[in-house]
Amino acid sequence: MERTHRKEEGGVALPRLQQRKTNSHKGDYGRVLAVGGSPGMSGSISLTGVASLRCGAGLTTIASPKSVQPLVAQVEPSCMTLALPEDRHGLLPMHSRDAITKAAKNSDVVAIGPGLGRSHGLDLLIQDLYCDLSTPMVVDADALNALGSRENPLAGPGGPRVLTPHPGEFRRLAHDRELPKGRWTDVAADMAKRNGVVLVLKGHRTTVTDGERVYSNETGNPGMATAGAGDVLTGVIAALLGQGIPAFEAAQLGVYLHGLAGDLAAKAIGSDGLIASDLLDYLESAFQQHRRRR
Ligand SMILES: NC(=O)C1=CN([C@@H]2O[C@H](COP(=O)(O)OP(=O)(O)OC[C@H]3O[C@@H](n4cnc5c(N)ncnc54)[C@H](OP(=O)(O)O)[C@@H]3O)[C@@H](O)[C@H]2O)[C@@H](O)CC1
Ligand SMILES: Nc1ncnc2c1ncn2[C@@H]1O[C@H](COP(=O)(O)OP(=O)(O)O)[C@@H](O)[C@H]1O
Repeated sequence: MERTHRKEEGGVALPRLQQRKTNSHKGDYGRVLAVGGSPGMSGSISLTGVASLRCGAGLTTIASPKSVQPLVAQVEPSCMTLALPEDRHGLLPMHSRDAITKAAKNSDVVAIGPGLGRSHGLDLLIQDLYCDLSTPMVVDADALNALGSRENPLAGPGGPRVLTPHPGEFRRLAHDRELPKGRWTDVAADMAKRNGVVLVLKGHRTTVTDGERVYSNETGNPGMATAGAGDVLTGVIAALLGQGIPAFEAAQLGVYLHGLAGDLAAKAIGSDGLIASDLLDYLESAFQQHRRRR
């Protein structure tokens, strides 16, 4: 397996960020569909949607259960919203599939999972979308838990997939609640290779692997151990995928820029009271700093 690090440490370079072309328009920078949210967790998918715009997505639509949509619509006027059918608990039912599929076909990338909640209907819906949609997808949070309920969680992806588990979600995906930390990277690389997906193992020193390559990220700090920081990462990677960067490179660059935004935020305002929405304010500076390095 090839291990990649930052160029200045002697390893393989991080992907470059292209400059925006003078005569370009929003359609050139990717349409992101962010699917998530449920009663009490509308903020998570809003963080994902806003992060995608802060990382250059041309258009972002946040799709959430219909009772949650008005809340999401108030967060950031630059995001479009889509109200989806919901069950009696306010969660997405299997019959929201057609509306999501239709919206996904008009999108360059789908980010799915933050704040979805858990139900049997959601398990079936997510498994179906994971296998059937050809649109590239970033799979996070409760969408990972839904896949974890399958016998073979990551089998049969319908298109490019980046999965972003934290350690709790990773253990559920691996069907091994006792999996020791020392084995996480090898198990993730094996899962990624067997299923043709990219896995992002989040935490201090996030690891990205497609089974052939392993990237260990060195940006980020404990100020990012705060609710919603991972929801922001989902939007960052989605935006990069939507701009045509291949899955492994989008995940690698996404975790690097997300951690760098966290480092810039911690430097400016401190790390004790850092909150996830602060990261949104430093993503642009992270992009600029990365561009200046080249
Ligand atoms: N504003 C909003 O709307 C927000 C909404 N959110 C939404 O909440 C939903 C539930 O997501 P969740 O991650 O809170 O719960 P869950 O999947 O049960 O994981 C907890 C388990 O994993 C473990 N664990 C986690 N990290 C670990 C680590 N680094 N290292 C080691 N262990 C670690 C942890 O371990 P423990 O803390 O017990 O040691 C526990 O066992 C989801 O939809 C999400 O999007 C949130 O994003 C917050 C903001
Ligand atoms: N101590 C740390 N050092 C570096 N990065 C961290 C640290 N703690 C958390 N992070 C980053 O913050 C994010 C947390 O994501 P996650 O656990 O999914 O939170 P949430 O579900 O609340 O959004 C991940 O990208 C992780 O890498």
